[in-house]
Amino acid sequence: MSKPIVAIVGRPNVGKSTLFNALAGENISIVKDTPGVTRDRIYADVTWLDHAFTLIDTGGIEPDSSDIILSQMREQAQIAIDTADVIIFLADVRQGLVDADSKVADMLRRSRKPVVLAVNKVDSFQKFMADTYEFYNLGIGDPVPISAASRLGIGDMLDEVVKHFPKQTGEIEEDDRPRIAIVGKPNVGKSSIINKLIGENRVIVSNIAGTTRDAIDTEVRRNGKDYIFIDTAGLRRKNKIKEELERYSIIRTVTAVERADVVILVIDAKEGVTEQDAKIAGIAHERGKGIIIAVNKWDAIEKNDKTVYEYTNKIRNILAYMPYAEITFISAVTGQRLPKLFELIDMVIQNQNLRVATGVLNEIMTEAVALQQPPSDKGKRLKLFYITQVAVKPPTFVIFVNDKELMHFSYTRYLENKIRDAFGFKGTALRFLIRERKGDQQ
Ligand SMILES: Nc1nc2c(ncn2[C@@H]2O[C@H](COP(=O)(O)OP(=O)(O)OP(=O)(O)O)[C@@H](O)[C@H]2O)c(=O)[nH]1
Ligand SMILES: Nc1nc2c(ncn2[C@@H]2O[C@H](COP(=O)(O)OP(=O)(O)OP(=O)(O)O)[C@@H](O)[C@H]2O)c(=O)[nH]1
Repeated sequence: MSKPIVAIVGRPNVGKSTLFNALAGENISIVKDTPGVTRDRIYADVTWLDHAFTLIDTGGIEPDSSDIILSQMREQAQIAIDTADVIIFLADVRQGLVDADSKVADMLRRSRKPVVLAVNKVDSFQKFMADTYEFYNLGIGDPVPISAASRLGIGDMLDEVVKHFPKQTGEIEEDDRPRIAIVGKPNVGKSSIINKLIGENRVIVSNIAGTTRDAIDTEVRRNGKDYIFIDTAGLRRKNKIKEELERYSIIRTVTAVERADVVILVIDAKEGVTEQDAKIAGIAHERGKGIIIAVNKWDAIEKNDKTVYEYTNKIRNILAYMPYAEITFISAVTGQRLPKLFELIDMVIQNQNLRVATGVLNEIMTEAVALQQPPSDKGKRLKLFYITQVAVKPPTFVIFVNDKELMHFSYTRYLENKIRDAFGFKGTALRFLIRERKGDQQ
């Protein structure tokens, strides 16, 4: 089940970064007194009670003339409308209601997206509460008074936000068609790949209702099986400065990846793997999605018998944190190996849903421990008691140990490799949760 996406929209200086940080729980955005400062962080994973969601920051606004502010706010609101499940519209009780607020509120209302109106800088409810009432005039619901800086009212605001999350009652039949996001830098050939896949397998091609304007979902049927492709191509908006374009492209990637089971990261063979590719790959890795790296435009480069080997090495080096990713070399122009993509997708999905019996896991662990002694520190040695798989998509394992501090990353990696040796799990990340079992003196 993909996590809901929440976006914050609001005028310069109302406290968007402060709220982002308060929700994300770490100081990850830079907050300055100067309005319009650019922020590092574009998205964060947030957990509230038993709800998890992805928070996106649609970006700062350069406070130039009020015209520009309004047009940038519109742009920001449009990104939120395109990508988010719930929008937090943030206003500032100290600045009061201004014209731009009303215009953006109109836009949000028309979009029919759920909006939570939060009025910030209500540091004292006694002092400022009365001033929040004018925000009823926006016509987007009851204003929730908050203070992002003092973390007041945040819980009430989040209660309102999670009310709008899609219900997971289990009554609605789950759509079990595989969802595949095609991501990558501009111009690597994402649209060409999708077009070619559709061309060869054209049975039903439909834009599924309810999807965002930008990420167009396409259904493809192959061998009697349906696949949903999520396209993030076509990012050529006018009047966008480079930073904005990059922010927007990352937001779109995050939201597409969030909805996907498998991510196809497209790399341009002519350019080789770059830092930007690594950034995009990281988004899929963090989210535990299945990953296929497709090196496209394979027709366009000079090759000899070492080329595949060299490319593979280079990708493995730069994307060292995802050695499990499948790599394939394709051409959207000639169609080379495109049919194989479907086989890879099927395999990756199977691996993401693989469950290993506890008994077998513990045998592997016992054997691994016998082969390589667990680490120790200050005379205390790590003991591993028990391992069990608790989830799929991605496969997640809990290991019970005597002392969490002693479980080095490298030892977890060693166990991961042993499990992979036995079961492959190709194309999917694995997660390990380390838990202490106190009082166990075996
Ligand atoms: N009194 C008060 N000040 C706040 C509160 N939240 C944020 N601020 C201040 O408001 C100013 C702007 O906060 P930011 O979080 O940078 O605002 P922003 O909306 O991200 O601003 P832009 O980057 O211009 O879009 C900073 O000086 C914050 O310290 C609050 O709850 N109470
Ligand atoms: N030689 C060769 N050219 C390709 C291949 N795939 C795409 N191209 C070319 O690369 C260019 C970009 O292709 P697109 O499919 O528009 O790329 P995109 O990733 O969707 O681009 P954005 O819309 O900017 O995100 C076009 O000129 C394509 O003809 C390929 O396999 N081989």
